Amino acid sequence: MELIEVTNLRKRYKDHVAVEDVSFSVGEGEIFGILGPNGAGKTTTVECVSGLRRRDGGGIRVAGLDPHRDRAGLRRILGAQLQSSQLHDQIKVWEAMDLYASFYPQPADWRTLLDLVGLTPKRNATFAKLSGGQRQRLSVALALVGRPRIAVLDELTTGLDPQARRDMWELVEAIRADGVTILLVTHFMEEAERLCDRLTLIDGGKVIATDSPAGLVAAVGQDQRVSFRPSKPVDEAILLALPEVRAVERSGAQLVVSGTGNLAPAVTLALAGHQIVPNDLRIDQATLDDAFLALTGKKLAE
Ligand SMILES: Nc1ncnc2c1ncn2[C@@H]1O[C@H](COP(=O)(O)OP(=O)(O)OP(=O)(O)O)[C@@H](O)[C@H]1O
Repeated sequence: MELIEVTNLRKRYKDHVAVEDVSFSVGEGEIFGILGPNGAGKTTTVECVSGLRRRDGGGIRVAGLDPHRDRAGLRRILGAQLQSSQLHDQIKVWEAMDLYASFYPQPADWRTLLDLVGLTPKRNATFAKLSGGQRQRLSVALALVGRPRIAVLDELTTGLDPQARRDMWELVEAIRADGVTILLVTHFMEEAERLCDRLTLIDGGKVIATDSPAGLVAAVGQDQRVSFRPSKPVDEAILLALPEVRAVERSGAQLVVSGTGNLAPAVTLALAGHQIVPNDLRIDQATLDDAFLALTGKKLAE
């Protein structure tokens, strides 16, 4: 059985339909992403899954529980990353951890968690004195203090600088390595590509597609491009004979080969067979952004 099952979820705010029809399922141990532009309905979806909002229609099961009917049971297995603004400015890092640990019968050791998120040196700092990245890391530690089977992380790298973002990605991978299933909301394509085993693309409250990042990109069937400067003249026919190659273009001393499948290995192997070295080799592959554009006609990027 899947750990999280969402079927035909529907949620409206007054007369605005935020989630129109969202279905997906998440297996134990997965990092599952919900990716979409601002206002797509991502947060509303995970708030319904986390029991923080009541759905208007459709079904949700989390480890067999209905998040709305069995909120106490859900709290024992699901930790949602809190919006950091919910903490008081003067609370110290260790006090927040200690307070949240007191909500659970068998909490994790919060000292170990602070170590995991790299906040031990800041344990006596007040919330007001933490940087944006430190606040985000504290919110992740607070979500984990109840030893959840599932962690819901919503836009956890928004507003972070590139280094802090990469640190956060490593933290998410460490949490999963610990056996926690992760439901991750993001609008960063790079984050989804790096972290998610599978993800669902949402736009306008509806699921556009669900697959692995590579599967979503491949389904769109975009060409890859391999460019290089050959060490000696190349007979284009050698490359055009490869099933992966669709076209070969020359641009000065550079050759640009486009096609699909395992294009780069096929091209380099064929060149090697003729003792040709592809200098300054560059591979441009389609991204999730391209997939989103092809599926919706819109750009996903910030
Ligand atoms: N409490 C609310 N009351 C009324 N409308 C809301 C409320 N919360 C969200 N909405 C609206 O519902 C739609 C979906 O919002 P939601 O926050 O779920 O999207 P999102 O994909 O998470 O976007 P973002 O990345 O901007 O948070 C948006 O149009 C938003 O303005």
